[in-house]
Amino acid sequence: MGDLLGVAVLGAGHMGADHVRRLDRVVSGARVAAVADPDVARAEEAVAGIAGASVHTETEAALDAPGVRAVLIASPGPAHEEALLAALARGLPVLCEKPMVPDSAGALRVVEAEARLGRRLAQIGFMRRYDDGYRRLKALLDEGRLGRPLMLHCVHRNVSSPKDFTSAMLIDSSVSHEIDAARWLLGQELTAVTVLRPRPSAGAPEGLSDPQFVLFETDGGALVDVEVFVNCGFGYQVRCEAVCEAGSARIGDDHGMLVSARGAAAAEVPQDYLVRFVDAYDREVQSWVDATRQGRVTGPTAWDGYAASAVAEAGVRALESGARTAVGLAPRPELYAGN
Ligand SMILES: NC(=O)c1ccc[n+]([C@@H]2O[C@H](COP(=O)([O-])OP(=O)(O)OC[C@H]3O[C@@H](n4cnc5c(N)ncnc54)[C@H](O)[C@@H]3O)[C@@H](O)[C@H]2O)c1
Ligand SMILES: O[C@H]1[C@H](O)[C@@H](O)[C@H](O)[C@@H](O)[C@H]1O
Repeated sequence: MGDLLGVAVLGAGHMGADHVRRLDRVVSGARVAAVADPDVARAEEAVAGIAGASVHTETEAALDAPGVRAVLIASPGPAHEEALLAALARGLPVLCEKPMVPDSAGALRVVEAEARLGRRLAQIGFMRRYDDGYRRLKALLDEGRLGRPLMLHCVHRNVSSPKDFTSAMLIDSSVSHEIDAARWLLGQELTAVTVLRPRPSAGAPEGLSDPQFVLFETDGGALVDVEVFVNCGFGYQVRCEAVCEAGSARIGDDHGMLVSARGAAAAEVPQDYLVRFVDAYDREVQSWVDATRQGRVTGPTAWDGYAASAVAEAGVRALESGARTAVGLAPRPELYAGN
């Protein structure tokens, strides 16, 4: 057990409990050393049957628990800054679920804290970078066979949103994935954003602006559009089509089984992200564990987390004002050169 990377998991809700299961049963080289959740019953349920995992209600107690050498943050976004700063202060490597910190000022404080340390310790949970379809699309775009990318058309649909989901969260929680994916796929920064809202769906909770149509401009002259619809009712669908000068490529259509019967064919549509992106989460966490054991960070960095928050924040302003809104990024610290 001593050689395994002991991980403290903060937050034992949907994602946290799934990551506890993954660390315990799916990935190699790690073990769950501690779990913290103010709702102690959730933490206890998540660690049931896992030998050597302690349960806590406070972040600091979990970080200081015996055997903890790394941290996986899966608490709600507003709790991430405090947890990240506490982990960095202890020199602990971290995998932090998206959004890194929803407000860009808080996200920048994390970047600055890491820059002061002078070494990267944080990886952000933009797991689409580990999805097979996204990786193939990235490889194709990098290869250049289709020419320069001109547009990305993205679809992001959830069956339903969690209670307390706000109109801003369609952008700073849901579309944060497309923001990171677009920056990564294109190798360009998103410089401006416009948000249009159709009539809200009757299936959306009262007052929620759902769906939304989000349009990003990039510093390389490309456009990225995202239909985000978090109470579509029928399935979890994430697609991305790149339109380039000499061709197009689309991912995200091929999930689930196709059942033919009685003269008709019906395709299964996954109902949530835990199914659609199961392989991506497994690869993400395995890759984080492997890199962490070698003292490296190989995935999306705190700078990527900050950039996503800054773009999303401009998006929320665009949603509220109805106007095209420019994105302002702080100067990039030397630690993230080339990132
Ligand atoms: N990568 C993805 O696809 C994906 C999917 C879902 C959620 N997420 C992210 O994961 C995070 C958690 O989301 P969720 O859906 O699991 O939420 P959730 O509400 O199901 O669970 C959050 C848990 O955190 C606990 N908690 C609250 N404050 C805490 C604190 N200060 N310290 C520790 N625990 C605390 C809550 O009691 C709850 O058990 C969010 O950042 C969310 O955006 C990512
Ligand atoms: O927190 C979740 C998660 O990030 C999912 O991947 C996304 O599809 C949802 O819209 C979001 O609410």
